[in-house]
Amino acid sequence: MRNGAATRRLGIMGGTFDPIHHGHLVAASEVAHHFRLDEVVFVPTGQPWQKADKTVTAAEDRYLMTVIATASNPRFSVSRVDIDRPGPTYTIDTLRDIASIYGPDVELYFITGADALAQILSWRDVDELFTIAHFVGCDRPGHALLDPGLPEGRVSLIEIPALSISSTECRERVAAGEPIWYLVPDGIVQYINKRGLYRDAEG
Ligand SMILES: Nc1ncnc2c1ncn2[C@@H]1O[C@H](COP(=O)(O)OP(=O)(O)OP(=O)(O)O)[C@@H](O)[C@H]1O
Ligand SMILES: O=C(O)c1ccc[n+]([C@@H]2O[C@H](COP(=O)([O-])O)[C@@H](O)[C@H]2O)c1
Repeated sequence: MRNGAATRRLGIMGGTFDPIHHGHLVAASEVAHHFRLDEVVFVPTGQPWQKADKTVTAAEDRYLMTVIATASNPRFSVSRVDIDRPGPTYTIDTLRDIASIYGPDVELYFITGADALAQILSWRDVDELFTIAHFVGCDRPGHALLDPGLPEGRVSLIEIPALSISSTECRERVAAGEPIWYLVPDGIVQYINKRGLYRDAEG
């Protein structure tokens, strides 16, 4: 608390969002409710270095899909910090950029699924990450929700209504001519059709 200003609680939902789906949206909504967050900022990755062996859709398409999917929720917003920063995307840079944009009177909560949390010790500057944000791991079908040895008090594991949806499955379904209605928001189905995305997806 500074000068009487109330501390705001800000969630950060980082992801490649290729495409964004209801698993992402439910995770953000559940964490927002659980921690009484004032806002959740969705941050599409620029160049996700741990997916360097995969083809990733153009950042502007992933950004626009994230805007479309979150537009109806007044507490959700989207940031371009990762897609506008050149080079590989590291969460340490995401957190520093968001902290400098939102100023000192915010507490940061970085939201991940169980699979991402399990990998976190391999992320750049992992020790510093925990000094900037609290980390929240959400369970996800097919991935055990385990604490891989993270600093006490800086990570919370929460159970959310399980949605067995992945971006990989959405891409594969589009490539196979199968529907993705209700796995993703309606506007995302329409955007994918309009732009002809994922028709030759490799998965
Ligand atoms: N169904 C889900 N339930 C809970 N968390 C999820 C779910 N899907 C993705 N997440 C989490 O959302 C974040 C962003 O995920 P990402 O954009 O890589 O989606 P993905 O579905 O895992 O994609 P892909 O299948 O291409 O790897 C990660 O922290 C991931 O663990
Ligand atoms: O900082 C890192 O080294 C790092 C390594 C892998 C993933 N991340 C972040 O984790 C979030 C989910 O990533 P992904 O690849 O599962 O979409 C996203 O915000 C990434 O930038 C971060």
